[in-house]
Amino acid sequence: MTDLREESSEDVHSTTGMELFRVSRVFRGGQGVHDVSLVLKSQAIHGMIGANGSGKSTLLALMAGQQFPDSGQVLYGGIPVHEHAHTLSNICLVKTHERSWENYTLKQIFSFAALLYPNWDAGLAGELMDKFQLNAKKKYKQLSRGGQSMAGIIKGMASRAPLTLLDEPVIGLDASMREIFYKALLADYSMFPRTFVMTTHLIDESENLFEYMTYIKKGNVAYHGPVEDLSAKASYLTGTSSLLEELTKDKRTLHVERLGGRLLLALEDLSDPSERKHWLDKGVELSPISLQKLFVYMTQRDAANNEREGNR
Ligand SMILES: Nc1ncnc2c1ncn2[C@@H]1O[C@H](COP(=O)(O)OP(=O)(O)OP(=O)(O)O)[C@@H](O)[C@H]1O
Repeated sequence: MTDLREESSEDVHSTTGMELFRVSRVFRGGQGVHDVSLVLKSQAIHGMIGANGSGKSTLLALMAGQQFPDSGQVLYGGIPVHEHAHTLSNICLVKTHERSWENYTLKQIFSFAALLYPNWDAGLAGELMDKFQLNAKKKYKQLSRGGQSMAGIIKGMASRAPLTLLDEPVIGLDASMREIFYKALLADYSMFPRTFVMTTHLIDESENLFEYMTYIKKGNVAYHGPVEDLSAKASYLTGTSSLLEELTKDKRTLHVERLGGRLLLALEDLSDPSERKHWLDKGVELSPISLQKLFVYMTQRDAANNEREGNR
């Protein structure tokens, strides 16, 4: 049997990274992941967002080879993730809750992890244990919700896996502990560049970590690309109500707010400079929308569309 520690994890990492081709995993009731094709840029931090139940955790479990697709292919380094132990030792999935860890102490959990991940850094694990003030003798099930998240983060970070998938890693963490995690992630990533995919509902505070964003909508990829491109997709327009109502009567708005005699609208697809100039020339003010707000508006619009479809 091959000793994974003797093989360089770079072999897999230096070829193509994570690729999904027409992947579906459908549960009873029809929910799940539907016909997803996605290529993740290697050596980048990816954010993954989407409403509750949109399919993010399922997608991460498929990428980690912990769920089998009903159809399609999940490849890492050009190899199906299920078929090669080497690919699996290069992919570290951190779940929101690790049921199999319940009866083990943190010391035991991290000793297992050290055997599984060839790049395991015990020094980093110890450093993070200190920063999070965790006691290695405690069993996972004895930890608070935040403590369990910290244990997951330590596994994900210290694994130094070329592809690390973090499923809502900050659940239960207070603001100062989240800050410690974000800083540790950026510091370690700058020294050991690798690929991270992190799902989160706290978009505002983690937006600066991400280079790429994937927006999952009802089991499909509704957007995948650079964060800047997503931010540039929409803008706020502010002006007098009469002017904006007249100018935008044929436009689909994402959001409308009345501020006395003025109107604030969120409009999509304003990345074209000539269109932006057009609005500015008309005396309309343009300002950026935060990703968190954009996500809220898109989710509300999708929910309204679903309701309309349901009523037909
Ligand atoms: N084992 C399962 N059996 C049946 N349905 C499932 C199973 N796992 C997930 N689902 C359903 O598939 C859909 C996607 O679930 P998933 O956990 O991937 O969503 P999510 O985007 O991670 O949600 P959240 O943000 O709430 O964690 C949901 O409707 C969920 O109920």
